Amino acid sequence: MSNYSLAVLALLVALLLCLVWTASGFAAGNIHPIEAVDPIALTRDLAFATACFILLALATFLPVRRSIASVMATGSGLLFVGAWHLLLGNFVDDLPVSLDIAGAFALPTGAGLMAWGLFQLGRAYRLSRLLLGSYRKIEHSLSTKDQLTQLFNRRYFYSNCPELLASCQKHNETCILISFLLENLPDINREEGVNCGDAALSELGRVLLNNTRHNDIAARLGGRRLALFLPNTDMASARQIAQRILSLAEHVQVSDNEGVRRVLSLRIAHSIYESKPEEEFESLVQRTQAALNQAA
Ligand SMILES: Nc1nc2c(ncn2[C@@H]2O[C@H](COP(=O)(O)OP(=O)(O)OP(=O)(O)O)[C@@H](O)[C@H]2O)c(=O)[nH]1
Repeated sequence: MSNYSLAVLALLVALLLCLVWTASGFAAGNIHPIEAVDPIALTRDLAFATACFILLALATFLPVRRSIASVMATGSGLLFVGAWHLLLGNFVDDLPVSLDIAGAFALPTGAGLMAWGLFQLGRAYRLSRLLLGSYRKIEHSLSTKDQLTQLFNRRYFYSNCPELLASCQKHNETCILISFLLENLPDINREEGVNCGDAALSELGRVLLNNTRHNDIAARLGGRRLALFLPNTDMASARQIAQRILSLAEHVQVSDNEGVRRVLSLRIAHSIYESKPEEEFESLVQRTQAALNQAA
């Protein structure tokens, strides 16, 4: 049964119950003459019953998990029945004891169930916020990062670096682009297996990430081409960074297909270029890549 049909059924059951309640009240109790009805108490009880009915309608149609919706629908249904009982008391005296007991039981039980339902709703809301947050993080990571190396991907690199370069140029700062090519990756793949090749790439990525600042952009631009964009950096510091990365990545430890740890020697070609004033980012990339191709 769909949630919508359940909600309609719950409302119908509540209305039917009130009808039976009213009929048995009028049949068994003492009906007041109309002038004995207190208009203030009647208005108050009518307002309370209407509010409970609106609550019931809202609770039954609430687009939440069925278990929560049914607790809230039962709670607000009981509140409505209790409020109806109070309303009936304005017209009829000496209601049957069973109705009085049921009416007195309906209000606190309904309020308790509503409170429990609201508590569950709050928990579900917090959980869904948490899940949504982690989905967004995963989505962001998948769209901006290379999953093997955890470096930024090509798209992120080309969409963010030009802006960073322009902003540095505006403040007369120079930027550096270092390109790396893992020359012997095809040899590693062939001799040690593709898993070792993957591990070599991911180790090189790790070295890059561990040796960059927060606002540097380390990215994987191709199968075995990595790049490091360093905003507001001079050539001397860039050379030191490149040298540190090359020496740390010269020998890396990886696991082969059988899970045995082994040391791989990485042959890495690199090129470093400094941005010129007013130079486009594309031109800086071309100069660096051309030099890298010559070095390889
Ligand atoms: N294990 C592993 N090897 C890779 C991967 N990507 C590329 N390679 C190896 O690197 C070789 C070159 O791959 P390309 O994608 O052409 O590399 P590139 O960065 O564009 O560099 P070029 O050699 O200039 O084309 C491939 O033939 C593979 O042997 C990878 O994700 N894992």
